[in-house]
Amino acid sequence: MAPELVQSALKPAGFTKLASLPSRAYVTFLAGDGDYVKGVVGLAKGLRKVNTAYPLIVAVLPDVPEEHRQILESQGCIVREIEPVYPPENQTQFAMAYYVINYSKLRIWEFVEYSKMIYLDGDIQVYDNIDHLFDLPDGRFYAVMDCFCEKTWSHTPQYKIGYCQQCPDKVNWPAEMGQPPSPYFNAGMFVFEPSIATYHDLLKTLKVTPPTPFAEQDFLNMYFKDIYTPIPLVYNLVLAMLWRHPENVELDKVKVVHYCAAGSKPWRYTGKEENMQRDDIKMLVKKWWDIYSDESLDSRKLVADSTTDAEPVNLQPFIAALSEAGAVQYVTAPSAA
Ligand SMILES: O=c1ccn([C@@H]2O[C@H](COP(=O)(O)OP(=O)(O)O[C@H]3O[C@H](CO)[C@H](O)[C@H](O)[C@H]3O)[C@@H](O)[C@H]2O)c(=O)[nH]1
Ligand SMILES: O[C@H]1[C@H](O)[C@@H](O)[C@H](O)[C@@H](O)[C@H]1O
Ligand SMILES: [Mn+2]
Repeated sequence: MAPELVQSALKPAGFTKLASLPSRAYVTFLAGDGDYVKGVVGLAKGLRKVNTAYPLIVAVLPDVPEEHRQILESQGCIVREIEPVYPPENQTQFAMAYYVINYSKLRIWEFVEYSKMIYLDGDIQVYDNIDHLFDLPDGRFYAVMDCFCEKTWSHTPQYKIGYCQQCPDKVNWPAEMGQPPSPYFNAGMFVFEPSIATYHDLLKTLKVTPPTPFAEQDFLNMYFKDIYTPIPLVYNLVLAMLWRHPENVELDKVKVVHYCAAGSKPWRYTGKEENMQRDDIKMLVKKWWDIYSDESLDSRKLVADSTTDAEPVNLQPFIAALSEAGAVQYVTAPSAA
């Protein structure tokens, strides 16, 4: 059969419609040769467990070792190297010294082969499918509002007077301090639209913006202030919410957990830091480990022809069904990895 006939014979009805579907993906960020790679592996497995329809892209800095990149690829992630982004020099004390590398996250606006993406930190786990967030109307920036009550916020006026946007009525914003701060999101999770124009503008604006304690989180809050639309906290539970604002949390409804509180990263958990002996924290750390250690969630890439870029497909059920029917004899192909 001529190639074009094969093609059209294979073309399913409605192909044109399929081809024009917007392209979507999750994206995370990885820097260095440390243990955050475990977080990303956990995230990849968590997304698989909730049957997401979309891939996970890992934007890696050049200092991520080849071995870690291979682990990620073997877990079905798409690894994309990005160049670091440095903020202009000044004397800023970051809330955590390493936050300076997080400016490099701005490179993900360059991933324009995707029309919409959901960014997730490597210390996030997804416990329920959140693919529906891709259907939110375009033109906005979606993220969950942060909490100002932890010590990392002690440099701010809101921390000093005990004001938090999570409970704005508890301590009112004093009139003599001017306007209360605009809604402020945690930048560990957000829904955004890659765009080259926005990407260039972000980098241009950064050049004239002095760094501040929460690095790119502060910067993104400033940059997207006018289009920021808060989404419910079930999409990014910042763990401190459990002891700072328990009245706002319905833990059994939470879909996405952000292990950002001091001492809560599951792969480093010792239980020694403040609040880390709480039952809810211990339960959430165990929940993360259950996914990380579940071998049935490892990517089962059955690569018949390693020279193609075909989507990994799990052929096991078909092979099992066919062998049961006695239709085929097959030999297991050697692993491509
Ligand atoms: O050595 C590191 C440090 C960080 N990361 C990546 O950078 C992300 C952000 O770092 P943290 O998760 O440790 O940061 P926090 O959650 O405490 O910080 C919050 O504030 C930061 C300010 O820079 C960022 O905005 C971050 O996304 C937001 O969740 C990590 O998840 C991970 O994906 C690495 O890969 N390697
Ligand atoms: O990005 C930071 C970080 O995640 C801190 O751990 C938390 O205290 C903050 O609320 C948040 O803004
Ligand atoms: Mn984080």
